[in-house]
Amino acid sequence: MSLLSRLPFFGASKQATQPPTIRQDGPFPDDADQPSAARAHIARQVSAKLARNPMIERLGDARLDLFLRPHFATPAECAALCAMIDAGAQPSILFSGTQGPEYRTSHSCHMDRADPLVTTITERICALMGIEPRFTETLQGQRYTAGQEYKPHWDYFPQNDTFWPQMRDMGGQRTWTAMLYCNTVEAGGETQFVTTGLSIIPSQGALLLWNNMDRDGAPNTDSAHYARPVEAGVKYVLTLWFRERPWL
Ligand SMILES: O=C(O)CCC(=O)C(=O)O
Ligand SMILES: [Fe+2]
Repeated sequence: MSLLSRLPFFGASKQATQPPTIRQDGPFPDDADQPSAARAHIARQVSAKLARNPMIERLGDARLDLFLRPHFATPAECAALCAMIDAGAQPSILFSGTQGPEYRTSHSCHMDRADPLVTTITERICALMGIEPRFTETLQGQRYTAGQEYKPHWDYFPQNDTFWPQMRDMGGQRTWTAMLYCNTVEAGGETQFVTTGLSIIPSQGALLLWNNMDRDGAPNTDSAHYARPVEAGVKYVLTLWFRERPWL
């Protein structure tokens, strides 16, 4: 039996409340922009688990659950991941297609979920957070060269976007984001959080984790963030988005 299958759902401790029942068969609530008991539960469980981990630094405050785990992946793993991103890189498109091409000027790569290293990294992130791998989208790679950036945005789905009904039925709202810095950037490329002013300098192997929902399970506007333009060198990151229900 794998370690993950022995972990209780969301790594719940004895004191934790039972998770709300998660329906897998729909119809699913049209609650992208509403508070949600299920999403609030995920917020509490994951934050508590990360806060207990002595290897993890809490960067956020009451406005935003934000954590950093330095040296999460080895230099050899990071080098292999950068090579995979190079091999599969395509110009980035935005999910909603509602912003112009200058909004996200990096290259993206859908990582191969069947690749052993991609599986290892995905499962390691899930174990750290206490969420089962079936709740994750497939890891996505990004590569930014000098001058490339990703302007301020939220990772969650807006209720009024045309693609929300489809996303609602394919795992629902995005909850947490986990982002692995696969290299140390020569200059620039920081991840900046707009309202808290926090700025994270890319450092090889570090994993940044934040909750896109607030403590009530509604979208957290304080999770707005952007990738500053790379000034020198190249920046490689891997992003893993978690859904409120298993991702289909
Ligand atoms: O590259 C970064 O620092 C941020 C990337 C990001 O926000 C995203 O891919 O959603
Ligand atoms: Fe983002």
